Amino acid sequence: MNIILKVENLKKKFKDFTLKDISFSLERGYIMGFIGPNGAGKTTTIKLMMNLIKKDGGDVVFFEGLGSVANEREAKQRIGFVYDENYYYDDLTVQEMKYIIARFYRNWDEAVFQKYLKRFELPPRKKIKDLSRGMKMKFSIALALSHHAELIIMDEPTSGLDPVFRAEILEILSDLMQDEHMGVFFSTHITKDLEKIADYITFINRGEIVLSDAKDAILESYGIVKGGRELMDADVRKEFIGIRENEFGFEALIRDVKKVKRVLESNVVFERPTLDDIMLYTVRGNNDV
Ligand SMILES: Nc1ncnc2c1ncn2[C@@H]1O[C@H](COP(=O)(O)OP(=O)(O)OP(=O)(O)O)[C@@H](O)[C@H]1O
Repeated sequence: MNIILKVENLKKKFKDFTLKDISFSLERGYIMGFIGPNGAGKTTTIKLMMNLIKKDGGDVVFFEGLGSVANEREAKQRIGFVYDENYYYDDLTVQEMKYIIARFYRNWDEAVFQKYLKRFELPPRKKIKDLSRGMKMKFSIALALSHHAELIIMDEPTSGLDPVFRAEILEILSDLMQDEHMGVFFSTHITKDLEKIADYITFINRGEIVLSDAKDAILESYGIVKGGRELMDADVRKEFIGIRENEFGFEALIRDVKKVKRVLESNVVFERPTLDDIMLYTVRGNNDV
């Protein structure tokens, strides 16, 4: 296995929030989506990975050996980072800002950058402050993709973008994966985007990893079960991760479809969940979804 990103027992404590022993890893050649509700700890995890805030414990290892702190400069040469809080100078033009950033990268590829500039219809002489939110995001993505990075890390690249922009960004990510050498890690709460392109899903809730696995394995093992209230007893209930009840029956999320099928036999209906279902039922637990 060729691990491009390994996060081990990462910890961070804020006054009202704790990130608890976050662990996951990503192999080359795959896209991992990082999902979770607002405030779950996605941005904090990404900031810790990029060494933008100080961790309280744990480790982040890039490219099987380059830690984020020990070899930060070298690791960052090989990472394309797209981040919501832009660090650009508002009064500079796209071209001027690019010039400053390009100098930082030894593998800067101007031809690739120009290709994205055209594709995104970014006017090189426009000032950063006059770019729309979507255009700024495209500019960030163009920069991240123009220095032959092996790992692309993005925090919410599609949030706040219209469906056309979003589709285009997803298409670019899929195209990048033609190169089996690359890995992509990106956070989002738009789970639909992931259903299309992600190979792996890591789900964080309240500072803890709920699951990190291949998307297909997750969608196969989880299930939605629907049935009458009379079937609900303590044994059945303990199999439910989240449940919605009304006067006629219940709907619940289960983690192990095969097991629940044995317990409930043929009295219930099973459906395949979406990633949204998994997130919603898990976050709400046994309160009504
Ligand atoms: N510098 C800080 N000091 C104190 N608390 C912080 C700090 N940064 C983040 N937090 C808290 O940590 C928690 C997780 O925030 P984070 O931004 O990582 O969530 P998120 O999953 O990225 O959410 P969203 O999807 O809304 O962007 C929140 O409760 C936030 O208030």
